[in-house]
Amino acid sequence: MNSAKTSIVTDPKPIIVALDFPSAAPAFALAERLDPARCRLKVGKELFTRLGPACVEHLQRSGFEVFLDLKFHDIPNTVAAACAAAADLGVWMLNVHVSGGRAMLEAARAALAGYAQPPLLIGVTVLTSLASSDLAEIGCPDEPEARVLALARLARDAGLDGVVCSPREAAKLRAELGREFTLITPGVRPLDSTADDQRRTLTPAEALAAGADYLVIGRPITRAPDPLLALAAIERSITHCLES
Ligand SMILES: O=C(O)c1cc(=O)[nH]c(=O)n1[C@@H]1O[C@H](COP(=O)(O)O)[C@@H](O)[C@H]1O
Repeated sequence: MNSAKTSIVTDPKPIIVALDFPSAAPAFALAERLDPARCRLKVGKELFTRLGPACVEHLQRSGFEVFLDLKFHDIPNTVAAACAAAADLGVWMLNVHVSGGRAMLEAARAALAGYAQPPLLIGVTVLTSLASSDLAEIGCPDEPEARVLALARLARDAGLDGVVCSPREAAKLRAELGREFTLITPGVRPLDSTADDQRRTLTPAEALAAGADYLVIGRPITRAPDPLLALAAIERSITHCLES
């Protein structure tokens, strides 16, 4: 099982812990127990809306690279300005919805052009909480994989660094879009975890084997009785996927 062929992930820190908490105390308490050498952190809509940019700055001062997950989706001018604001915060990665369209994506790309070390600009394709029936209900007749692929191609053509997709589409995207295009997969569930509201999931090792570069993992770690034990178990489960 641990053959060289499975050494596919080039970043030694593929885990991004989603700090989805309602206040600073539990979020910062968990961050204090985590090691910036072993994982990155994601700040999303809940924590950012509660605490604002100060929470990102706090985590960065503690040595963490931060994925600011605000999924911008608006007219090009507004998204471009929001991306610049995120870059000014010094975040490692930010995301926008690919369904905002080419002009919006290109405006986001252009807004980051002047930065010496711009954040990775990532496009959200089809949320991992959506299944085929949900897509049909919002007027999309495609299966998730076809839709994800179409949106990922648009993201690549507009100059984005990569996309968020579910692990179930990672192999297809990796084959079609090449090694350099960054694939971030939430919807990751260890075998002993519940799916919660996620609909398109795989295990951490399966996601990496399918071609994911980064795994966004929230509740399986943050809601575990011992988050550090849960993280350590996930790390053990993916050791064979990492380049030595
Ligand atoms: O962009 C994201 O991070 C994201 C995109 C997506 O399609 N699905 C998705 O779950 N996410 C985020 O990834 C995290 C997953 O958390 P858990 O389901 O608790 O592991 C959440 O913070 C979501 O906001």
